[in-house]
Amino acid sequence: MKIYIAGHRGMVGSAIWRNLEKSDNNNLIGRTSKELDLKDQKAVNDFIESEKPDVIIDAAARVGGILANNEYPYQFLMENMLIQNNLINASVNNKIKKFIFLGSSCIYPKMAPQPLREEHLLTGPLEPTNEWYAIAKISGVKATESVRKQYGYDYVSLMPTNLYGPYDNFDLKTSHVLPAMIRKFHEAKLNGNKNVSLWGTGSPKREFLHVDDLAKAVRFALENELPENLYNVGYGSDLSIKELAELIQKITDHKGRIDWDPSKPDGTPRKWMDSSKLRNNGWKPSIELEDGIRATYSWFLDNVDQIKEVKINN
Ligand SMILES: NC(=O)C1=CN([C@@H]2O[C@H](COP(=O)(O)OP(=O)(O)OC[C@H]3O[C@@H](n4cnc5c(N)ncnc54)[C@H](OP(=O)(O)O)[C@@H]3O)[C@@H](O)[C@H]2O)C=CC1
Ligand SMILES: C[C@H]1O[C@H](OP(=O)(O)OP(=O)(O)OC[C@H]2O[C@@H](n3cnc4c(=O)[nH]c(N)nc43)[C@H](O)[C@@H]2O)[C@@H](O)[C@@H](O)C1=O
Repeated sequence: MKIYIAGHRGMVGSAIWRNLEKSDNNNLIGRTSKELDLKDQKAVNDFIESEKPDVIIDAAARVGGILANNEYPYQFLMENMLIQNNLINASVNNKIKKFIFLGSSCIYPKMAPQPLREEHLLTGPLEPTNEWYAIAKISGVKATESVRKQYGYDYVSLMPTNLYGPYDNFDLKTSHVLPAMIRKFHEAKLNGNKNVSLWGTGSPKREFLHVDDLAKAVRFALENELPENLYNVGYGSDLSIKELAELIQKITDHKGRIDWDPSKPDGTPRKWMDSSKLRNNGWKPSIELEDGIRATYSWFLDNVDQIKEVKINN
């Protein structure tokens, strides 16, 4: 099966690639953003027309943590709409019958009941710090739903919770909380256990799934024709940002004070997902949070000189 993984060098795309390359009947193709800018509709259509993959997995996007989302609303809205719309449109134009779209748990309303279920979509206002990214992702979910409804193609949208693992973004301005904490505690330890400054109050709660478990969910959606359009992909339990900080402080063996900077946004108070729809179809995560963070920290130590730092030029 010829599978095009868009964003194959990212944290998620590379995990999907690692997972799928184990099966020798898969012919995987990928292009870097320099080789193929997915914001360019003609270039995307020409590429899909010439390659004619059997399946497209969209793991390409403008991605970042709470501060990046809040500071670059235009890039997070427009780049993500351009990327996903060009890929989905080119797929429909070229009659590609299977497409897996990756959204995010932020598509759900800020104050939706917890745990979040797929039917909570569009039932209330979004979290202001990432409503731009969320609107783009929601339109992607609706795009796959419209293709299923009108053309009967097997297009599916997976909504992962916060993800972590190897090849994450460790830039302290644009990254998510977990990689930022790994880097901050590690560097503070090396600098004589200096105090570590973290954002917000530490009270929000987040759910974290290792990216290899997400890759298993993508393989599951690839190998099965799922009956519906939208599926949550969560770990099952969550913890407070403060608890996460204490866990990562223990794992990195940092000894010192943690300071909280309330001038930075907390974001959504909680976004714990109910993933029973996908679990009932046969997928479940297997990497426990502490084990996953320890593995990620050792990967970080082995690659500390070449870690990815995503900058955003507006
Ligand atoms: N990280 C997380 O916590 C979560 C991520 N997701 C979703 O998973 C997907 C991947 O996220 P993640 O792996 O973390 O992100 P990364 O930033 O690690 O990877 C993003 C990838 O997208 C590619 N890309 C970005 N812009 C373009 C462009 N204009 N043209 C071509 N390629 C482009 C990049 O390619 P290149 O490297 O070649 O520049 C990169 O490989 C996204 O859809 C994201 O919304 C969902 C929930 C949580
Ligand atoms: C995946 C998900 O990711 C984003 O939403 P988010 O989960 O709110 O983002 P985050 O991981 O950056 O923050 C989580 C919490 O952690 C706190 N926090 C403390 N200290 C640091 C810190 O040093 N860095 C960061 N980034 N956060 C910190 C921070 O203040 C917040 O309370 C959006 O992309 C959203 O669209 C989305 O999909």
